[in-house]
Amino acid sequence: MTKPKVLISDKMDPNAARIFQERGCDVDVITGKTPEELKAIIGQYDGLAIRSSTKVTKEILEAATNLKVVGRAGIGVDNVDIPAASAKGVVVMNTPFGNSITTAEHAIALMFALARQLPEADASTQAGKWEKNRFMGVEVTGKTLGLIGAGNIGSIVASRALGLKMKVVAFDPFLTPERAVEMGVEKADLETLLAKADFITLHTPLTDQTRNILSAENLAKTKKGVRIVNCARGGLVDEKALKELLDSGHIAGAALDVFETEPAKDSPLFGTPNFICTPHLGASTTEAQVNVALQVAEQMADFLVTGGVTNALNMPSLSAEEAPKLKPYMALAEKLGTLVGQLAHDNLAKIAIEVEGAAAQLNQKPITAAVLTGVMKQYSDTVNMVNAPFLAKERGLDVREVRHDREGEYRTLVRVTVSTSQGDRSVAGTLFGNGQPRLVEIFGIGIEADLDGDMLYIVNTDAPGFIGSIGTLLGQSGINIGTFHLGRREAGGEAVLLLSVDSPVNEDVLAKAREIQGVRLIKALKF
Ligand SMILES: NC(=O)C1=CN([C@@H]2O[C@H](COP(=O)(O)OP(=O)(O)OC[C@H]3O[C@@H](n4cnc5c(N)ncnc54)[C@H](O)[C@@H]3O)[C@@H](O)[C@H]2O)C=CC1
Ligand SMILES: O=C(O)C(=O)COP(=O)(O)O
Repeated sequence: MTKPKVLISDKMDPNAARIFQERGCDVDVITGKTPEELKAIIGQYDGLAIRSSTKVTKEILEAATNLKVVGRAGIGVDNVDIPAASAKGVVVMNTPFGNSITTAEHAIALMFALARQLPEADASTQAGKWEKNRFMGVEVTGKTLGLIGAGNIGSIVASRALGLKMKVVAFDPFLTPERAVEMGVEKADLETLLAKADFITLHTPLTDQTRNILSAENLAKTKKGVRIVNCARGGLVDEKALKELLDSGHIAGAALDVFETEPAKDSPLFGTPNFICTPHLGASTTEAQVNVALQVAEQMADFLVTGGVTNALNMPSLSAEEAPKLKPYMALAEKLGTLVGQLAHDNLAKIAIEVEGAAAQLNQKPITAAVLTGVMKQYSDTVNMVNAPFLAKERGLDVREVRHDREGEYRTLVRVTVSTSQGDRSVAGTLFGNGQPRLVEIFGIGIEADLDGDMLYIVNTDAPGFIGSIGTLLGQSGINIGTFHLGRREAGGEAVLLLSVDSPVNEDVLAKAREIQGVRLIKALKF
């Protein structure tokens, strides 16, 4: 088997390359490429490991013909076009915790730097000025810290601030009152936070809701003398309004680690008194960089080599322990999806995926994604586990998951029911012996069959001689029958015939078969 090939395109701790190699991947480290240069080489790679410099745009993804996974050694993924990656079936993963302490510490460092004007005092002292009377700081003890975003980093900042004897007021719509109590912070709305805070620090991602959260209007509502720290993302604070309010003296100080446009080379804020900045250094400590490099390489190599999925942003997680247990179920689920996708191709509106018995003990999301992969394959030839749920959603398919802990007739069962214009239709399968997927029911009729290769599905009226006629037609057409499976509702009623054939059945043969007396439906299937 050829090894998966990974490109590390941003500066990363060398542990990343080491881990990729140890875990069975070939790796190239090529940093500082322009988008055009990256486009020219990306087609060779199965994995792309990045930090914040590489922009994984739609154009790059279009050129990435072999790409299976993008791994972000860090938290923010606003430099990755996730919808475009999902549509292409590329998994996007990040390392959500590896650099949080480091970034929280940078926010606290910037808060102190503002409180005591450290950069300006340092520059003045080193210029030989000894301006002891120019610099007058403020204490942080007893002051109120307004925390915008109380997730991983925000909560670490809160705990450090409480340790510094500050009061913490937090605005985060997803912060529950219980969690606020646990964190020791006061949950507040944004208006209250703006009115109360002596220091404001931001820790949200950049989204449509958070963009410009500190707008000119909101900055004007802050307490006079407020100091603002942004170590999260550029675009959260209106930089023009910030400059005006620093100049007017309403804001006593601001520290930005991140800018609307990066690299920031000529910001109007540069040179403003009481403004300090760093070049997106929030995550830049040796500890954090080792953490995220190790973690991203482990996650990506796991995915490329064993199929384990950790910290993916566009796919359900699948641990290294779960992956081998789920693998046969996913194979079964994809076959059932492929079956219903072919049988209900034109009028699929709703789909229910039920797991029963042993299957109900497992993570159901990957099973659902595998069923949808089988179904959506009938509509597009670039479908996989990542993009199938998105394609299904795009098509307006209503997907429902049901779990029954009880065991039925089988120890373990996956059932897929589709609602079509002819009513609900369901197929079910189980795992036999050493995990072999097996169909056990089709549209209410018990029938046991492996779903493999070319098959023929026939619904007919149960009558003597019918099977012989089908066998004769296929024989005369040079089509060899591999296996033969029969099921019927009752003697003389609706019967189902499922045949595996050694070569595809063409339209001519299907047309002749339709003329055989008793045939109600005949369809060539492919698995
Ligand atoms: N400067 C740097 O080098 C670094 C920056 N970051 C950035 O820090 C930010 C926070 O990271 P984490 O704490 O790990 O993320 P997180 O996902 O754990 O927390 C984000 C919090 O923001 C909250 N939030 C979402 N929308 C909101 C809204 N409209 N108003 C208020 N709160 C809202 C969420 O509920 C969540 O609690 C991210 O943008 C990340 O990219 C992370 C690492 C390094
Ligand atoms: O992890 C994050 O979100 C960061 O912003 C860190 O960015 P970096 O990897 O240092 O370019």
